[in-house]
Amino acid sequence: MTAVKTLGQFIIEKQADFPYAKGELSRLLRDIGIAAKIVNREVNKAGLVDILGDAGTTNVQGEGQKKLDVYANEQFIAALRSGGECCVVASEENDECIYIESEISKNAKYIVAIDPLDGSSNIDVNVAIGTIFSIYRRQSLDGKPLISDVLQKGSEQVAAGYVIYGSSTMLVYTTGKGVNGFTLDPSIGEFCLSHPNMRIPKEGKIYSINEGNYVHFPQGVKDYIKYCQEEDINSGRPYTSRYIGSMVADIHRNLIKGGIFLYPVSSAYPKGKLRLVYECNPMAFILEQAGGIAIDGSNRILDIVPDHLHQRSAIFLGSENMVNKLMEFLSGSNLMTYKADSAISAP
Ligand SMILES: O=P(O)(O)OC[C@H]1O[C@](O)(COP(=O)(O)O)[C@@H](O)[C@@H]1O
Ligand SMILES: [Mg+2]
Ligand SMILES: [Mg+2]
Repeated sequence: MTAVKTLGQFIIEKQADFPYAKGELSRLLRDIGIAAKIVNREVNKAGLVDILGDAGTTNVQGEGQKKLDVYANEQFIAALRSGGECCVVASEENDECIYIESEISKNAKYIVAIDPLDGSSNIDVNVAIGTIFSIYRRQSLDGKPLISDVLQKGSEQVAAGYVIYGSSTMLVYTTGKGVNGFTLDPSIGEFCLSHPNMRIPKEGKIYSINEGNYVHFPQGVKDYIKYCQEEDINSGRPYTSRYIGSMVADIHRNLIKGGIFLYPVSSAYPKGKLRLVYECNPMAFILEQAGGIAIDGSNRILDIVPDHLHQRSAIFLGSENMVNKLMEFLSGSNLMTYKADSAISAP
C-alpha cells in the first residue's frame, strides 16, 4: 500500500530543490491550498447555499460578477492577507492591485496574480470551473512594491497553478521544475499527489475553440479549423472538437489527453478575451513546463511584457506538434517553430 503524499509534504520535500529557500513560497502555496478547499466546500453544495447567480455588481472589465466570483475573491485575498507571505494581490475582480501592508506581511516578497473563479458562465449550470494563480518575486527591494513588480513578463514567474472544481477537485502547479497534480480527498481534507510529473502528449486529437465566433476569426485560424475537420486517416483527422467554456477545464483535459486550446482575436474581442497576467501567463507556464507550447499567434506568451493589469491577449496553447501546425497556417512559414523542452530550466 503506497502512502499518500499530501501537497504540504510534497512542497516541503521539493523545497530542497531550492538551496536558498526559507519556506516562504511553500507557505504561500499552502495558503492558496487552504483557500481552494474553502471555495471547493461552497462549490460542492452551490445549489443549497446562496452562492449561485449574479452578485449584481460588475468588475473593471464591465463583466457582471457572479456571487461565486466575489466569494472566491474574498477567500483567496483573506488567505493571502493572513498568511504573511504575499505583499500584493492582483485579481481579475479588483480594478487595482491590493497592497497588503499588515505587520505580518511587512517582509513579504511575493506577488500573487489571481483569477479567483474561472469559467463564470458555467457556475450556475454545474459544469467544471476553476481558479488560476501566478506568483512572482518582487524586484523592487524596499518600500511599497511598485506596479512594475506586478507587470513582470510571464517568464519571471516563480510558480503558477490552477484548481479545477470538477467531478473531483484538483490542484495542479509548477515552480519551474515540472508539473504535478494533486486530488482533494474530502475524507481527510487534503490534496494528495495523484498526477506526478504531468506531460502533455506531443501530438493530440482534440481542438478547443468557441466556433460560435468563427466568422470573426483571422483567416489563418479559420484555415486551421478546416484542417482539423478534414478527413485524413493517416494523421487521425478529423480531430474531435471539445469546448467546455472554462479555460481551466479545457486546458486540463488537453494537458492529459493532448490537444490545442485556441482563443483568438475576434470582432467581439479585438485584442483577445483572456487576460495575460492572471489567465494566459500562468497557463502558459504550466503548459511549457509540461512540454507544450503557448503563443499569441506570433510571440511566446511568456515573453510578452504586460503594460496593464487587465490586459487581454490572444492565446493558442497545447501539444507541440499541434501548435506548430497552427503556426504554419498563422504565419504561412515555419520560422516560428518552438522546441518545447528548452523551457524546463530552474528559475
Ligand atoms: O464564452 P466564451 O467567449 O467562449 O469564453 C469562455 C472563456 O471565458 C472565460 O470564462 C473567462 O474567464 P472568467 O470566467 O474568469 O471571466 C474562460 O474561462 C473561458 O475560456
Ligand atoms: Mg478566467
Ligand atoms: Mg474569473
